[in-house]
Amino acid sequence: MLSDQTLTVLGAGNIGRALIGGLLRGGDLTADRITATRRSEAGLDELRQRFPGVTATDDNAGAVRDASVVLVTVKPQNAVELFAEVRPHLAPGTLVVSTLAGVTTQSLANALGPDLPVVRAMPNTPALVDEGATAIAPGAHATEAHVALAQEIFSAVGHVVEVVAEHLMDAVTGLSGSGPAYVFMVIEAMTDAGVKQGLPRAVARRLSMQTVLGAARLAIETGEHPAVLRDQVTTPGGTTISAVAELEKHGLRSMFIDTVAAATERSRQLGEG
Ligand SMILES: NC(=O)C1=CN([C@@H]2O[C@H](COP(=O)(O)OP(=O)(O)OC[C@H]3O[C@@H](n4cnc5c(N)ncnc54)[C@H](O)[C@@H]3O)[C@@H](O)[C@H]2O)C=CC1
Ligand SMILES: O=C(O)[C@@H]1CCC=N1
Repeated sequence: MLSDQTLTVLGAGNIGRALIGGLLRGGDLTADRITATRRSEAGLDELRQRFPGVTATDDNAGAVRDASVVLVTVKPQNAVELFAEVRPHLAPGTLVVSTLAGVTTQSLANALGPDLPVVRAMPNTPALVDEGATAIAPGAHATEAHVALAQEIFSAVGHVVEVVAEHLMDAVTGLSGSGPAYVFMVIEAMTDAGVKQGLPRAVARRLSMQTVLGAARLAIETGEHPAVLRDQVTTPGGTTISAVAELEKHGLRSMFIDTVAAATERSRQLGEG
């Protein structure tokens, strides 16, 4: 059970902080069982203010020594140095959970210890408001119990799915990992479109954001196919079909297919680098 574990978060930035916040809010883990690392004094001060009772330190080696679960949330470019620093201090059997885009469980095991249980995870930033979408994939030495622990961690900040074929984690990264950025761009674009039609910007933005939220909630809560929900909006000869025709003319579907393909390919490249 997660509540019995001691968790160290290496590089508690956006994703690491979101997870610590969610775990504390949900009562999944008490603050005295969590250690979080950052490099700068300013970063450590921020962690101390935000999460009283959590140990904040720049000593990565010390932080992993007593941890039963180590969550790695640095950027991929900071990982090589960090892995070399902590490798000698990881106790056998420590579960390593990594959110690094592209980095495979095999690479993690090579860098940290070939026998360590490793779980690869791809969350997204709506985890900050407990609406994250996370996929996880187990490495060679991860048992069902390890996968269950990783599921518990990410369930604290949203929905979790398990992807058994690890190569699909690159597609997950391209879809839901990077996906919030696409939706924010849609919100921006819809807002500008409303402004172009004369709406005050604040009104256009609020309406755009609520429309995205409401449409997502309707799709989730009804379980209906999105095409059925779209048809419900689309009156014959009405306004929506004129808009749908424009979206089709501009290739909305193939634009998203190419968009996710580009991000998926970049995730693969990060894994190779
Ligand atoms: N931002 C996003 O939307 C998502 C990011 N990811 C992945 O999660 C990881 C973290 O991303 P973010 O949280 O956005 O990054 P971030 O840059 O906000 O956080 C990483 C933190 O690690 C710290 N750090 C770097 N090297 C360190 C070291 N040696 N010791 C201690 N602290 C160190 C940095 O100062 C920074 O505060 C990345 O690998 C990324 O690929 C995964 C899913 C979504
Ligand atoms: O842009 C990136 O590389 C990270 C991974 C998924 C979202 N942000």
